Amino acid sequence: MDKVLIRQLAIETIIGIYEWEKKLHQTLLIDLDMAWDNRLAAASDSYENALCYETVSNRLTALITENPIELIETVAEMIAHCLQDEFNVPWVKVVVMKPGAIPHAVSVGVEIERGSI
Ligand SMILES: Nc1nc2c(c(=O)[nH]1)N=C([C@H](O)[C@@H](O)CO)CN2
Repeated sequence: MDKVLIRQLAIETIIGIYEWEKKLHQTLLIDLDMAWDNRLAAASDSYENALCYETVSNRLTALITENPIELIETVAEMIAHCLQDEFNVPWVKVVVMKPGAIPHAVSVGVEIERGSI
């Protein structure tokens, strides 16, 4: 399966369940595996046929910073819906990590897969 990948996309936003978390920005790190047939883009060497990782990154950053969110699960679902609905990605794996969220762990996170090939 061909994929387009994004690793460690950093999004600073208001995220968390506690009152103190609603008053500051925290960084989320996003990894994306997006199923995409890359053969057409390669054969034509045409951007038109590519899934643009820059456009995707910009859109997801805008989406996730629009409103405060409590759970990283919600972030993952929002991202999966957006990629399927707006970018026609047939299958996606989304990993959302929240570094420094708890003491004694470097990071915590969730992973979801949505769609089918
Ligand atoms: N499964 C989850 N557990 C927790 C979340 C979350 O988003 N998903 N969030 C918190 C707090 O916001 C935490 O990050 C603050 O340290 C706790 N558990």
